[in-house]
Amino acid sequence: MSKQIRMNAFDMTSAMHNSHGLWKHPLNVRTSRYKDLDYWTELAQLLERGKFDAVFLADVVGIYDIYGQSRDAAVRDAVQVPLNDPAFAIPIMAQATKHLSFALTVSTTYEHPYAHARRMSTLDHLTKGRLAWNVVTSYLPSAARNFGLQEMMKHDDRYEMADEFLDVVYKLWEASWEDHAIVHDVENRMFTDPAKVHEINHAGKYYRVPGPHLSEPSLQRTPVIYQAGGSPRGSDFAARHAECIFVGGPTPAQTKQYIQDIKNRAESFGRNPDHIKAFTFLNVVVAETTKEAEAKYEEYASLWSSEAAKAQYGGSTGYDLSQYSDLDTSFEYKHTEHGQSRAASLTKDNPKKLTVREVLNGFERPGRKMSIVGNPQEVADGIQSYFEAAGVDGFNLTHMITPGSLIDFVDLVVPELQKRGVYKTEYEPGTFREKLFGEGQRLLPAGHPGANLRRGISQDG
Ligand SMILES: Cc1cc2nc3c(=O)[nH]c(=O)nc-3n(C[C@H](O)[C@H](O)[C@H](O)COP(=O)(O)O)c2cc1C
Repeated sequence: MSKQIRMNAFDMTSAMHNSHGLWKHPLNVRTSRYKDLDYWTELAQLLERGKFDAVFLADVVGIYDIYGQSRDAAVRDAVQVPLNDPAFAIPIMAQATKHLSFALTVSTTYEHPYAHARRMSTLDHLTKGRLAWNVVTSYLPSAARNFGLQEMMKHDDRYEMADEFLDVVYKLWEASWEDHAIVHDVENRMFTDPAKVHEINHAGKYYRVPGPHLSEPSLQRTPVIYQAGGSPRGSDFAARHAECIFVGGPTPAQTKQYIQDIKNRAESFGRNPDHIKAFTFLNVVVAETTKEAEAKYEEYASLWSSEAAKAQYGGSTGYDLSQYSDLDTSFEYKHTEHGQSRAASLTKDNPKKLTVREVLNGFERPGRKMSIVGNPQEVADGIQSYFEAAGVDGFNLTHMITPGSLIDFVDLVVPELQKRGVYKTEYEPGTFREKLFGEGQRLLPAGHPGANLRRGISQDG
């Protein structure tokens, strides 16, 4: 059987995610319905019908206020605000589906590991092991201010803190409760055997957590770890912890190189590189004919907001594009404490040196680089050729409008990929980790830092 293309739907529990300005489209019903339970259950059922692996819920905990040193552009165009807490949509989507998995984004900088571990165990219980955690360290200074910090922690320090955060939660998930700690022994009047529940006694630079963990172990214990670090420090973090990485290079060849780099780093940390799946960004505008798809793309482009796109770019990279007026100078890399890899891909990692004019022009329309516009066969060709050239395991599919873009994908592209034998027609059984890595892989694999902390646990539980 050919290698199967994996698919996440990239979304957010917000009025708008990344299709800047498209709140104006009359069929973009998410703008009002993202607050409704029905919106999320219908979306989950649609994705399960299209055999998506997971819905990936992004999250930020601040407002994008770098562009023009103001929050106005972001607020005016609903750039990831208004935004609800993503965790609450998960149990209701789980109830409406059987196999779809759920990746929840949570920041290590602004949550506490003790509370976070319980929240994730709860969700892994309620979804019967269909949970992943997208670990982020957060790039918005406005988040730092609202969590009481004078200024945002430095980029690399956030990752250092995140390493310790993961250490704490691994101990809570993997080393606190042994298998069979709950005995439910009425005769001996013992629900849980206290000898099988352990303190973790974590005392580090950032956290002191004696334990034990409050929840009993869930099916996966540690949820599947997603991560998207791309800077040297972020790549080290991803290589140490991630089971699914998100990489995006300016070309498929560059993406392939990024993946190899993270896999090499993982190997140097004692991990098996095959325990990492790589995903990249994908946007699709599809219709029955090329002409209709192009017309649809033009309609979306006419509603695009370049100000909103620049606002999102400003927050995630720290580059205020309103300050760049000398259009014929080259657009240079500069160090910031925000996310670093996206800035690098338009500067030092780009195969060609770009001028300020070229960069600014790129914000004027929805990008075509990772967007495939065409009929179902053309889109499937584009997906397959990127899949092969970049050596990715799958894609993070974004949308122009929801649920419309996803309905189009499920109805038109999925059957074409299935016909070509490169997309599943049935789900694998088991937890999310088993669906990704195979039968029996319910828990973190040997060599993973979380597995190395394990106590009193066996794969068959
Ligand atoms: C597919 C993808 C999804 C991401 N989702 C989020 C998110 O939901 N919240 C967030 O704060 N950062 C998110 N990020 C940003 C990353 O966590 C990271 O900060 C960024 O890729 C820059 O890498 P660096 O931190 O190594 O510089 C995402 C990045 C990618 C590529």
